[in-house]
Amino acid sequence: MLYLVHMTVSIPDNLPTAEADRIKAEEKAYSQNLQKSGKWPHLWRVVGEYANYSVFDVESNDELHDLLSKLPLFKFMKISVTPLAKHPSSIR
Ligand SMILES: O=C(O)C[C@H]1C=CC(=O)O1
Repeated sequence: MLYLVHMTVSIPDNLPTAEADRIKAEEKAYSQNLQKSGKWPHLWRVVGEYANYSVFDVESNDELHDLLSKLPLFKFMKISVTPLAKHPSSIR
């Protein structure tokens, strides 16, 4: 099942820089593992924002929720999820 996911990150100003950097490094490793596994096939930066559009390819709503809720930056994110279905005119 494919899902379009929009993530916006808002790290509080009072979070120490070293702590923010540590969480961002964890986030990078976590996301790169999921990309290598094929579960996170697209990750695109939104120009001019600390936000991304991603496509996840997972088995269920529950699996997606599990993966998203384990993002190291999860507590600093607003996330919206759009389930995707095959378009009848798509040639792929
Ligand atoms: O930077 C972001 O958009 C947030 C998050 C998503 C992947 C990652 O490495 O960080």
